[in-house]
Amino acid sequence: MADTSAASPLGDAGDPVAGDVLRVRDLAVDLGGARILHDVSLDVRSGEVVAVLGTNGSGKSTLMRALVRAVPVAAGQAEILGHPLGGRVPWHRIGYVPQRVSLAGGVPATAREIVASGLLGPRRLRRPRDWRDRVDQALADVGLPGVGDHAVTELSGGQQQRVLIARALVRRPDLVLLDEPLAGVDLPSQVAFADTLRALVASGVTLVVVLHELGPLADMITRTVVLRHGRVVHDGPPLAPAHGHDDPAHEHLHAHEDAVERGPVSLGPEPFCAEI
Ligand SMILES: Nc1ncnc2c1ncn2[C@@H]1O[C@H](COP(=O)(O)OP(=O)(O)OP(=O)(O)O)[C@@H](O)[C@H]1O
Repeated sequence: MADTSAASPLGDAGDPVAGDVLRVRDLAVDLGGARILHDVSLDVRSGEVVAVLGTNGSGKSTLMRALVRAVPVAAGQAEILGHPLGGRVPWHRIGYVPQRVSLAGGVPATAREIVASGLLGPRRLRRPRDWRDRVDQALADVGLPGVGDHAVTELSGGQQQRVLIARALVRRPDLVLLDEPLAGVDLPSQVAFADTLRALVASGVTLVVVLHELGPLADMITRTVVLRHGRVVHDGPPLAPAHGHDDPAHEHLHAHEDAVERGPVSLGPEPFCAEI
């Protein structure tokens, strides 16, 4: 269990695994001289599966990047696992998979080496004894059994994405932040990946997932947060398909203006298109 003795600017976080895993208050991020996130507040409790939705450029990736300190916070506060963002956060208990990036550049490495690097950290410079079994299991969990010896340059973009997801999962994290994990992944692999996430959630892992389409993850999502122009415009139960959107032929990727224009945050079930 994490040391929660540090004073919390957001109040008593209590047991971080039994309670809030993530607490965000009035978070603002500036990039390129512009405010990208405005007053974002969000609590994620242990065991939740939170989908972060929103149109292109609404700030979803920026929020995730701010939470892992990849971009600076201009205002507001955030806590992960009971600790303010900073060196005391137990980063080894957090798995983060950025939006699709290519692994093709740089030093050639095998998929196994990439995944094994997830077992290392500033305070853990040696791989555990069972590293090879853990790495191979993580690769199997993302639908890539047997590719451990392949150079990542030989893998497709979607397979590279799954190698990065395996790298996050091999840490056996308590909190997993995934930025568009389904992008570029074929449907059978999405289904296999959803099964892996379901098993993780059953074991107590908390998920925050940026998505454009809910896909095979739809039935496991417990809450949706919708961003628009860098602000939270919906934070509540999973979005129900709006009128006509449960038609399998409907594939629009948009928030319904009548729902998002009503106010900054709506807590009730809203008639959003589930495929924002
Ligand atoms: N490094 C940067 N410098 C300046 N502006 C940036 C930077 N990174 C992102 N932005 C801008 O911030 C806004 C939000 O981008 P972000 O990638 O967070 O959106 P998103 O909701 O994840 O979009 P998408 O669904 O397309 O991935 C966009 O207008 C983007 O152009």
